[in-house]
Amino acid sequence: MQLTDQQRAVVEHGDGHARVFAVAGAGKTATMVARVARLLERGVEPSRILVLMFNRAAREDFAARLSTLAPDGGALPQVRTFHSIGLRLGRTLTRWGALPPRQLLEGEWQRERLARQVLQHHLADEPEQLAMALEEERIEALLQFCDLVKAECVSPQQLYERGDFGSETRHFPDAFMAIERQMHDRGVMSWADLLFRPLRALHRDEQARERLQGRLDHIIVDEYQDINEVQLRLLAMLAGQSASVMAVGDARQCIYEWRGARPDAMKARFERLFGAPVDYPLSWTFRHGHGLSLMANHAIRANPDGGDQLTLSAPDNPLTRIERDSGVERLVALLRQWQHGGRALSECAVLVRSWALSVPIQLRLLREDIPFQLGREERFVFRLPLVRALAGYLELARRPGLLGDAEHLLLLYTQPGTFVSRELLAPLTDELARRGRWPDQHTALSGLKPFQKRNLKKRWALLRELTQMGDRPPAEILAHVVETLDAEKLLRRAAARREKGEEDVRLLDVLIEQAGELADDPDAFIALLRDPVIDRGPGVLLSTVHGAKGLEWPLVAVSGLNEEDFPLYSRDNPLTSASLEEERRLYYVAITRAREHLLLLSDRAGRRPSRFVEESAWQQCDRLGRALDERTQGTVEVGEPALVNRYLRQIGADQWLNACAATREAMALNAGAHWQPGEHLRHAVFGEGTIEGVEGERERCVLDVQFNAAGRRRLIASRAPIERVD
Ligand SMILES: Nc1ncnc2c1ncn2[C@@H]1O[C@H](COP(=O)(O)OP(=O)(O)OP(=O)(O)O)[C@@H](O)[C@H]1O
Repeated sequence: MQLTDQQRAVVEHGDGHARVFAVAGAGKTATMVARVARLLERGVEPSRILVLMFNRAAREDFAARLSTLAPDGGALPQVRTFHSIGLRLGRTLTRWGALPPRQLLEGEWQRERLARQVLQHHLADEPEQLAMALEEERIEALLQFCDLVKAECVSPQQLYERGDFGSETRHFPDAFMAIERQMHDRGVMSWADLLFRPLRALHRDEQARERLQGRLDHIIVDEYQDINEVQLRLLAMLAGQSASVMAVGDARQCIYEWRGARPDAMKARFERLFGAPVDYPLSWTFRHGHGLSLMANHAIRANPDGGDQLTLSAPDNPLTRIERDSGVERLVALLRQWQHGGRALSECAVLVRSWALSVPIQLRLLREDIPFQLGREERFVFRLPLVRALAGYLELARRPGLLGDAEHLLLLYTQPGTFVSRELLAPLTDELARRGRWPDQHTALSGLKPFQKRNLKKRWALLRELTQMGDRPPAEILAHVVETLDAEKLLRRAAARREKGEEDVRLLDVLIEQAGELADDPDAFIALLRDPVIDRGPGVLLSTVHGAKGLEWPLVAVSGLNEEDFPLYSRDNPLTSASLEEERRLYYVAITRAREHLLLLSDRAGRRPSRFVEESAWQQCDRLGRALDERTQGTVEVGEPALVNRYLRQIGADQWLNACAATREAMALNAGAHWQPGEHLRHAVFGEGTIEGVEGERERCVLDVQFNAAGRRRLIASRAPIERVD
């Protein structure tokens, strides 16, 4: 493989700090390996070079590639993750007497147990708050909070005031301090301490600092855009005055703000820490065709600095087809087509912004018998307690005998949450199952507050009512449960993070929608929720966009491209400019995972398509991609001629293809092509209506519209007197 001029420039960089702005698929790894080889050739000692990778998988991949440089087993530079460098550093500092030893709590359950013990003690006088604080999700959120305090190097109080940590979390800052004291007394530490403790020790101890610094000449850091404050400070500490830092990354792919990453880490923040670096672009992607590169450039340009560097497709890349649809049908058809063409399903991925959005896809793929897997760290939606409980409500309606099953009742009493601990619920559900009626007083209800008793009794009434509803369709039963329990409110209140609450509420909607689709076979729907069959050999991968970071597939579908889903927001949790920018970066990451085929999917009806779809001008870009592939000569009309001409110039195609601003007429025709099912419009004569179907493109685009007052009509979009209604 011949390195490009841009890659070679990085490899040949001399000494001093540098930044490498690498677009997605730019061959960063190949370039960094070549850079290390060049440093070794120049006579730099392997032990004076350190390569820092984002996670273990990336580290192993890099180390394997690096090993080809020394086939005889000669010395090679260290390749580490931040965690592993922290672990080593901690051991060294302990040996030097600069840091007291501590045992790492490796399992999350160990930390959870410790947090529970601390909270029991800390909130002993406030039983209601204690019950809330001990809920699994809130413990998880507390531990995340503790990690973030250390990742951001701020006080717990400062962090708490800065963010929105959801309801019933006021105890977080004090609990942090109490957990810290306990860990100190027990001589244990968390993963976050691996970096945090050595950093603090080095700040404190000048001697240790002097002893550590000066050992490295070159540090190369991959995925620099997602580095957090503690990592940044540790890096500066390791570099000291002697080492040159090379930061490799892409600020447009910074998607870990919730873990403490900041989009300016590669920009002003770098300059403040390391002074003026030499900058190198790696602008050529080896992943996908021009259409998708153009689309990615369009998509990100609305972010500040988003348009500075263009992603350019290398000449031999595959042509990438881009299409857009709504509903799941097209995805199913495409996957079947793919298989018939002799391609493997493992070459395909469906990406979603949040897990709830994968439910319709999971259900549909199960029904179609198309095998799929879920991303590594991700959750299978049917194992979620909420989904299992909803299946349980439906099952109770079909099988009234379950009213005598204490375990089943306990499941229905824990989801949606009742804010009563399992210890108090268990005797109650036992008694209900045994006696079949609400207990008059005594033991089963002891320890419960009057308002808790009221709520639990209300749920019992619902459960009894459900046993009479067996003949109703599942969607109606679910809707009844949700309404009676005021489930949305409960879910929002129970969620330790606001985003999680919104996701649970969305999950409810999606399940009711899906239950409606399977109305004719309620038992099949219940079976699907209770015992879905997955992991049957290699299949399509379903992943969140976060889980797809750094990966690529020949076929990628991005699903759930609706307003409020992607970008993710709600009336209670509106977008800020910072959150919109982060959502846009996530979209950019999502679409740039594809090599040959990208499918953008919105929901079919009633939802507004994501603004990102329109911002990325996918149709124009797809057409331009083909024109470039076929070397069509002439001038094309586009919405963003400056951007497109810059692209054409940079790939050297401006000799034969140019862009000009589309005329108003052409834009109007184009607008015809941009209509989507589910959008609302106003017609000068028929009034307001909703688009139910879109056929054909541009001047041939025909809309099938259900008008509120004038019934159903078919309209030619380019001729009809219509306008969009928000
Ligand atoms: N100069 C080049 N010419 C042709 N192909 C290249 C070149 N550089 C990299 N590639 C190809 O690009 C692909 C990605 O390269 P590599 O694995 O080095 O990068 P990466 O770090 O995994 O990707 P990314 O830049 O997305 O992080 C590989 O298939 C590689 O062969």
